[in-house]
Amino acid sequence: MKKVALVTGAGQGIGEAIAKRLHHDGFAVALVGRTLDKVEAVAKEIQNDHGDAIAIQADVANRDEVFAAVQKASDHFGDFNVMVNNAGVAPTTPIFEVTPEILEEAERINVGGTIWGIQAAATMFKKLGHAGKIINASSQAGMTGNPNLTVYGSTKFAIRGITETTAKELADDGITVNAFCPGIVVTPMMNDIAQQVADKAGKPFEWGMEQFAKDIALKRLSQPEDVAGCVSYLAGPDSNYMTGQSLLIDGGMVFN
Ligand SMILES: NC(=O)C1=CN([C@@H]2O[C@H](COP(=O)(O)OP(=O)(O)OC[C@H]3O[C@@H](n4cnc5c(N)ncnc54)[C@H](O)[C@@H]3O)[C@@H](O)[C@H]2O)C=CC1
Ligand SMILES: CC(=O)C(C)=O
Repeated sequence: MKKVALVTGAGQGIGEAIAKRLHHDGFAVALVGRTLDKVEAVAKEIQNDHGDAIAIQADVANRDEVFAAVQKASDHFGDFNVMVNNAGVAPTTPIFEVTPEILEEAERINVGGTIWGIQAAATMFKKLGHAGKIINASSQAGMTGNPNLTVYGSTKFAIRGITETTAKELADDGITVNAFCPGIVVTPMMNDIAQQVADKAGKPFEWGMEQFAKDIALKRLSQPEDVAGCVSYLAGPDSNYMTGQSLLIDGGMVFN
């Protein structure tokens, strides 16, 4: 019987790559997203590649919807083993442009979505009577301060703390909790950030991307598949005795 993984934000970018990689690793995959047609399209690609996949619509900021998505995945596939809390938003906010609304939305989705995902997954693992793995999306921006990303960075720092604390709480149940921290990855989210930073400075898009890419030792932007490789490791047996860790990936970023 295949192990079962659920990936949030699986309709594009890094989440899409993670879902496809876990399929290639032999998982049955539940793809969760706010926009059902996006995750249905990726699920269809996996099914056409002889994989087992279902698409589920859920807003990760809504605790009930996250629990319902985990239940649906478990009911559909008959088991539940890995939870990837990937979904997130990345507002670009110089400190003087932070508003209560921007702050609240990022916290609800990035921080709340991660907490509800951990709660729902751990509850299901215990209900099924076996261990499990929980993998959270932090960021290099959750390891060092990025100008213009105060709100976003604060949520990604928070996710590393949540990862460490819940790893300790859940260890006795055999549940591991780890985080992946991508660097600069070519996705719609990163492109949007670079464009906004460039626009605010009256510069072209390429200048905006350079503001983030200059610290990469290998001088190479990452692709979503690079990040999926790290998540593949965290979802697989080779990371069974690792918990509470945040893995920085992508080009050996060298922070000044
Ligand atoms: N792209 C990058 O350079 C980096 C991305 N990350 C993190 O990796 C994760 C994925 O990032 P990307 O693929 O670049 O983002 P993306 O914006 O391209 O894709 C994110 C997906 O999450 C979904 N989503 C957003 N809010 C949601 C909600 N409330 N409920 C359900 N789904 C929701 C979106 O619809 C989208 O499909 C995020 O957590 C991000 O913070 C971390 C470091 C770098
Ligand atoms: C989007 C993100 O996580 C960055 C710029 O590190």
